[in-house]
Amino acid sequence: STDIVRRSADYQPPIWDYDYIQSLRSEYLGEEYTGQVNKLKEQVRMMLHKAMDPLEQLELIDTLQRLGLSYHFESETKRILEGLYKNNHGGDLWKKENLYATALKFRLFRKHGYSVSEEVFNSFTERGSFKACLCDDTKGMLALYEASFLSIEGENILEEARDFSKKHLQEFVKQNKDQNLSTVAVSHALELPLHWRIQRVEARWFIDVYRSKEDMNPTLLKLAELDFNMVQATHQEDLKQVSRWWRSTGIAEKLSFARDRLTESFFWTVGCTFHPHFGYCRRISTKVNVLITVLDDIYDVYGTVDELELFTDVVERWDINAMDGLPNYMKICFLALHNSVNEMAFDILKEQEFHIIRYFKKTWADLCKAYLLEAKWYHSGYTPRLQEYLENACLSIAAPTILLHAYFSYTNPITKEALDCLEEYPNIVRLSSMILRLADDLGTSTDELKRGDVPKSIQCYMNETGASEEDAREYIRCLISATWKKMNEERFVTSPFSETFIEIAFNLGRMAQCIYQYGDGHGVGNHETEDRLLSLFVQSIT
Ligand SMILES: CC1(C)[C@@H]2CC[C@@]1(C)[C@@H](OP(=O)([O-])OP(=O)([O-])[O-])C2
Ligand SMILES: [Mg+2]
Ligand SMILES: [Mg+2]
Ligand SMILES: [Mg+2]
Ligand SMILES: [Mg+2]
Ligand SMILES: [Mg+2]
Repeated sequence: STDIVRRSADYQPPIWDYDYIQSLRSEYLGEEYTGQVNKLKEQVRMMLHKAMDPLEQLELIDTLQRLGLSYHFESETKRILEGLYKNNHGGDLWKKENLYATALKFRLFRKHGYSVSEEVFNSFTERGSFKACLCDDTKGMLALYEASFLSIEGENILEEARDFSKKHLQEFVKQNKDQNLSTVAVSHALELPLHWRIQRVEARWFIDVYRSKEDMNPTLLKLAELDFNMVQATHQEDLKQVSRWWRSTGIAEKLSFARDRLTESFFWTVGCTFHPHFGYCRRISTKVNVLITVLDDIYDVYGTVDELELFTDVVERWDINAMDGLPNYMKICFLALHNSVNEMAFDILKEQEFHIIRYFKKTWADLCKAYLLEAKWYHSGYTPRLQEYLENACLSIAAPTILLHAYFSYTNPITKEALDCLEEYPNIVRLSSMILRLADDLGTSTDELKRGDVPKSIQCYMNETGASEEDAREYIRCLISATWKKMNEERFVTSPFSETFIEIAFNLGRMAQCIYQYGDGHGVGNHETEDRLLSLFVQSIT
């Protein structure tokens, strides 16, 4: 047969090798610090109980969230917000407060699912614009900017709030070159608003900022540092365990043309849920991510269309007796996928007597069909219109598959209602996929097109409208922002999904904006990603 010309993406080896991962250690593993952390948590609970002034309560809640500690105090937080919401929602107390307090309260209410109107900002506007005198209030501007990202579609006051605050905050940074605390905080927010940031990454950054604040509370700082290190120790055990599985599959060696990205695949799962009790969810999701990374490269880089047709058919049938016709590299990949997915299904069958193989089979078949369509478009030189591309690309980015596995890995009891809803790609999944896809295209499409891949959203938009690449990228960024507004609305829609699942879906979109913030942090890697991985999984806070 004629030699098949295989394209290569020339991917770099993994950032950390197996031995390095297995060498990770932490003195914070185990019970040694449990006594100290419980005492500190009790002191913080007292602070939450003693805080009587609404603004002090809100600031404490906000600080705990930024320090990555809020998961310890969910009931206290809920009690306080419930109380504030009941006794002054829509009341005249909104009017007496300054911009900072109003914006902080607005953001925290919406973040926790309390509906509050954008009109609470009316007293700061006149004839639809924010009062010019406000621009000297940097603290208020920053709070207004962060609050504006909790907006939903059609909220013009919040749209105006974002533009107004962004302009004045950029001005502030330009005027104040010296890196004092407030310029650092303002630049950080302008890079990526808090609402779009991953809590675990943000906590690591904020702990260092908080240490230098003049109103720093030593109890909060000590608890934040200790808790960060203890959570890091549990993450290290998760990573080591899933790294042992990954090595046992031998896929990285046998399919060396593909990306070998175990640590990054694990990082994605920590962004989705860093809670110590979600270790099984992280390990399952890491398996899904690292297998998807290889599968994606089989379709994007290595496989011929004929081979891809065969592979897609075998996945659709989910039948190991159908794999004889596959080339060896595909046999390895399919059987590893089949074994891993069936093992997850077995865990759930054993634990919950729920037989779910058909849900897994469908999501992996849908994913491979979406991959196959892109491969056919590429090999036939077809450029779809943006809408047509996105319909398929929100499946090929694999978010529905990732979220389905995440749902199964922590949900007990699994409900048929949620499953049937998940099967139809509900809004929350579709919107999370859209953000993941658009952020991924912004971060990876340059390299993908260099080595040959299907035209991505940027190129489809350019082809459809004649826009320049720069304008197309700006359009995609606006699309991400618009999608976030739709996603914010999902917080207020009754759905069969738990708050945890909604948060995981939000975090998958946030993870994409984090990984691709400085280019392709997953496939190519960069020092920002390496620094993040070191600070999250290797260096404890001393
Ligand atoms: C986890 C993922 C989001 C999924 C597998 C690796 C990714 C980082 C991304 O990889 P990429 O090659 O950019 O996907 P696509 O552009 O080929 O769909 C697709
Ligand atoms: Mg966040
Ligand atoms: Mg490799
Ligand atoms: Mg790809
Ligand atoms: Mg692809
Ligand atoms: Mg990509």
